[in-house]
Amino acid sequence: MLQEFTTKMLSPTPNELAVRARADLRVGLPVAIGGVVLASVETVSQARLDALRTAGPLVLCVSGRRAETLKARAYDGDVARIAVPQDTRLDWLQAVADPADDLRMPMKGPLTTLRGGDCGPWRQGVALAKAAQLLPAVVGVAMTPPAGVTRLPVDEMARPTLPSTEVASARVPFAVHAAGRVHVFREGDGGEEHYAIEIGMVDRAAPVLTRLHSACFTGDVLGSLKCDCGPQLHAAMQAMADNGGGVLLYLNQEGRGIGLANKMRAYDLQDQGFDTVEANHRLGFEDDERDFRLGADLLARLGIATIRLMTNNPRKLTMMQAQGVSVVERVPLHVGRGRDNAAYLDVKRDKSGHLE
Ligand SMILES: Nc1nc2c(ncn2[C@@H]2O[C@H](COP(=O)(O)OP(=O)(O)OP(=O)(O)O)[C@@H](O)[C@H]2O)c(=O)[nH]1
Ligand SMILES: [Zn+2]
Repeated sequence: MLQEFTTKMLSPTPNELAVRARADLRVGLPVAIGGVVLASVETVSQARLDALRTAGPLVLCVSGRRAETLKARAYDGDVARIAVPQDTRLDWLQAVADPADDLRMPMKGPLTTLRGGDCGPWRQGVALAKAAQLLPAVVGVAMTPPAGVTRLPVDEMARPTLPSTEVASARVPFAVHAAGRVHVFREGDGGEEHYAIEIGMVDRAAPVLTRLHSACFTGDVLGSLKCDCGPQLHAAMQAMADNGGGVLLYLNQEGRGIGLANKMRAYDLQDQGFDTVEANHRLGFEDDERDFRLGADLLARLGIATIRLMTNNPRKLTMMQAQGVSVVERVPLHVGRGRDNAAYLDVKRDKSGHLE
């Protein structure tokens, strides 16, 4: 009886297994989902690929977005399973997954996509690769999972959404206002950390001036002129100081949720002539992979229910409201437009519906 209890308590939950599986993919290890053993195309080694091949014919699974660019039929809708020709080497798989050389070497095919059968584990594999901020492409085979391989239950969420817990907070004086406080939150799965920055005096009895800012290493830290993130960050902090108080949520959703490595891949595609939305699609991502439920969760933890939201992004407004946050006003935030980001901002207005 006691032993059963101990075993249960010390074994990973399905959610914890999903976190472990993400880490496995990042180091190039295969994971098992249902009856399929699969690995990330970006990180798997040739030796491991050869080992997988001994179990049967390999299948490559990419997102529907990537399939569109490859002109491969996505019978499974949001993902496409591609039959891997025998003796195919890793670099072929990588060329199918990675659009970097699409223009230089456009012909990958003809690609034979599979239909029928259960695509569930494959779809879950692609979602897991995305959650691990890798290229959304996995390669694998139907087989009995070898011992030691992380086994993920079918249908387990690849991106766990457990509530964030506050880890620490401290007073920090800012250039814009002497009174400041930084709170650090950690996702329930031990994953990303996100920050809530209180500026001035935050009066929770009145609507709180709020900004949901997604991390942009290039804009926020390096002062890149390719986007408007840096100026938006500083203008929002200044507006909060001028207002007497406000809260800035700094969410670690670099590159609209695809991570810095993939954002740099997207930038490289932009230098090949694709816009910010097309670049994400060619990589196999949606144009915006962020989950703004996180922001609503953090606000609830800070005891803030009613806000004036500084944004031009209509999705942020609807997502906050859908999560029960009362947004009484949208405060536009147009700053930092220049020669290098004008086209980017125009695309956000024309394609992503950003408000004037
Ligand atoms: N994938 C990708 N991400 C980008 C690109 N340019 C900027 N980003 C990211 O986009 C995010 C910018 O988010 P926000 O500042 O919240 O901007 P927004 O969604 O336009 O909404 P508002 O600024 O509130 O109007 C950051 O995570 C940046 O790293 C790009 O070309 N591609
Ligand atoms: Zn930016």
